[in-house]
This record gives sequence, C-alpha cells and structure tokens, in this order.
Amino acid sequence: MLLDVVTITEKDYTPCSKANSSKDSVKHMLQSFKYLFSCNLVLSRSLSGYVSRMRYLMRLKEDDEACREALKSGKVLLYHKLSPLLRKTSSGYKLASLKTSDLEQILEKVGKDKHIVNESFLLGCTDKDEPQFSLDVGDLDRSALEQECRGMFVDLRKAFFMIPGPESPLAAKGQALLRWHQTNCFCSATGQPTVRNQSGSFRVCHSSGITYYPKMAPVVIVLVSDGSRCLLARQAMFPPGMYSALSGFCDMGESVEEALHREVAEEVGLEVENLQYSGSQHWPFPQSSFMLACHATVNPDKTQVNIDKAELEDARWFTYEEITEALQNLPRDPRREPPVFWVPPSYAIANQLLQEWANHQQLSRKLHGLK
Ligand SMILES: NC(=O)C1=CN([C@@H]2O[C@H](COP(=O)(O)OP(=O)(O)OC[C@H]3O[C@@H](n4cnc5c(N)ncnc54)[C@H](OP(=O)(O)O)[C@@H]3O)[C@@H](O)[C@H]2O)C=CC1
Ligand SMILES: [Mg+2]
Repeated sequence: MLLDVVTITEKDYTPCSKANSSKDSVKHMLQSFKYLFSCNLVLSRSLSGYVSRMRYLMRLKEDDEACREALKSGKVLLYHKLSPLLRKTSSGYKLASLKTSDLEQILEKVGKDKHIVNESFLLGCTDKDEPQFSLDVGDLDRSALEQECRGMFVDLRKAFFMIPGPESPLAAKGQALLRWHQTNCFCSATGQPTVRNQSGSFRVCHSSGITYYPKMAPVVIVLVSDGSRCLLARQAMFPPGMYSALSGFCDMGESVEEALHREVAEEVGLEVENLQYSGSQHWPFPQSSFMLACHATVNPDKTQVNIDKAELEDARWFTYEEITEALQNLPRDPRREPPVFWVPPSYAIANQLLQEWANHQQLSRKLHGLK
C-alpha cells in the first residue's frame, strides 16, 4: 500500500481533481501524503490494531498498577544526564532499548538498587506492542554503565546524526519527558514537592491540588518564498555557515497565523501572504518546543529585507540551485569542515520545508519548460 500511494504523481491526480482543485493544491496534497509517510503514520496498519494500542497506552497513563506491570515486560531507553544510550550495530548506531529485567541486573552489577527502574516514564509502545519507557541514571557512574550496557551515552544533538532517522522523535521524546520531570519537582504556587503518577503523564501538588502536565512551547517556522527564491536566516549562535527558515515563539493568546506574520515582520521587515501549513514537530532544543511549519509568499516586488540585528546575524534570498545543492550537501560528520552554506539536517522540520519548496520549484520549472 505504501508503494502504491507514494508512486501517485501530480499527473495521476489532475484528471479527477480538475473540477475543484488548482495544481497548487494537488501538489500540496501530494506533499501532505509524503509527509504522512515520513512521519511513520502507518496507514497500512489495521485500524483496530492502532486503536487498541492507543487505548492500552491510555489505560497505562491512568492506572498506576497497570503501568507498573507493563514496565516489568517493557523496554527502557536509558539516559545519562539527558544523553541517550546508543549501541553500535553492523550498519552504524541505534538507540539502545533494554529489557527491564536486563536493566535490573545491570543496576545491581553497578551497585545500585534495581528498584530505581520504577522511576522510568512511559513513552509509548513499539510496533510489537512492547511498552517503552525512559530513565535517567545521571547519578550513576557513566563509564561503568557504558561497559555493562555495551554502549555509550551521546549528547542528543550528536546522537541525531548517528541514529536512524525514524528513531530521532523517540530519542527526543524520552529526553523531553525526563527534562520536564527534573525541572518540575516543586509546585509554583506553594513551593511544595510535586508527585508524579506512575506513567509520568502528570505531576500533582497535594498541598494546592494543582496538576501539572508536561509542556511544550509553540513555535512557528516559516519558509518565505518570492516565487523563485526562498528566504533563510542565521542567528549568531548557529554553527558557521548554517542558515534556516525564520522561526519564533508564539506569544500568549496568538494564533499560528498571527505569530507567523509578526515574526517575519519583526525579524526581516516583510509582510507575508498565502500561508500554507506543512507539518509539525516536537523539538527538544533547548527546551521542548512544538514547531508548526508553514510556507508563505511575499510580493516579488517587495523583497527588500530589513534585518533585526538583535535577533539575526544575516538573512538573504537563496536560489533554487543553491538550495538543491545545500540539500545534497548535509554535513553528516560533525568532525568535518562544514560547507560555506548549509541547511538544517533531515531530522529538522526546516529541512522538510526546504525539500517541499525545492520539489515545488522543480515541478513548476518543468511546467514552464525550464531545466
Ligand atoms: N526544528 C527546526 O527545524 C528548527 C527549530 N528551531 C527552534 O525554534 C525555536 C525558536 O526559534 P527562535 O528563532 O530562536 O525564536 P525567537 O525568534 O522567538 O527568538 C528567541 C527569543 O525568544 C526568547 N525565548 C526563549 N524561549 C522562549 C519561550 N519559551 N517563549 C517565548 N520566548 C522565548 C529568547 O530569549 P533569550 O534567549 O534572551 O532568553 C529570545 O529572545 C528554537 O528553540 C530553535 O531551536 C529553529 C529553527 C529550525
Ligand atoms: Mg527567530
């Protein structure tokens, strides 16, 4: 089924959609399909299997005893001071996912009480219906653990370059949940300790009765196009040569559209139109952000950028050729000298926006008989 859908082309869609769809919306539909698949929303999976898995996870979040039971037969992703444990395989590195019983033995070998596994937080469920958890063992000896686990703890940013793409969201989620619990141990109203439920889906202050749920900060990210070029910017803190789409935190009370118009106006002094939603992503750096990604256009006669130097070091328009070259030229190896101009890697939603923009440009060039 996956192959059937992915090989549908714009041409295939055009006859049945002529009556009510423009070519742009057909392209957008195709992009949305590709995005669904890249997100691993596995449509071929039977609905009942997916629904029962979600219902099972829901029960684990609500029922502490059921969650404790699930942990016994589950898998745990181990972190050390928020760095995930990776294991070498024949083809590279993978996130290490330890059986709870194996982890208990490892903990005993390094002289720790095996019951600290109960401090794990529920992350989800594998395709084989195994519940998955995350646990930070940052107060234990790192090298002793690495030896016992036959792996190594790697900073998450570096780990993203090493692990297979589909594992990145899970590694990020594990870290985000751990960080949230580590930084929300006290009630902001009473200063009293908060207590987690077994799954870690919330913390409660028994003194004030306030329940705290894990939080993400909504961020808009937008790739602005003038029809033939796209606008990228860099902050002084970015690695040398890296440019990305414009982004910014939503203010309290703002809609995505308002945040997006405001951020572009603030950062580069332009007014955008034709907003088109592309997708979303949880982003763990530096704290949990919820990235909402869109495309937008500006009038090709009004492309003069006026940079807010407090926020951005540079912002400029890039051609289709520059973008396609940068997309093929990702610095996979952080030890190598980066190219003069490069863009965020494939695990970042900025990369998805650029891929979509390049595909769109390629199609419209074909339609206009250009190379
Ligand atoms: N996944 C992806 O493809 C990409 C992800 N991003 C992420 O998007 C996020 C936002 O982008 P950025 O352009 O820096 O944002 P902004 O343009 O809003 O600029 C950051 C400003 O927001 C302040 N700030 C920090 N945290 C928050 C918050 N939770 N709510 C409101 N304001 C805040 C900062 O203050 P101060 O620093 O002074 O404390 C700083 O002044 C970053 O976390 C970045 O990593 C960005 C581009 C690509
Ligand atoms: Mg910004």
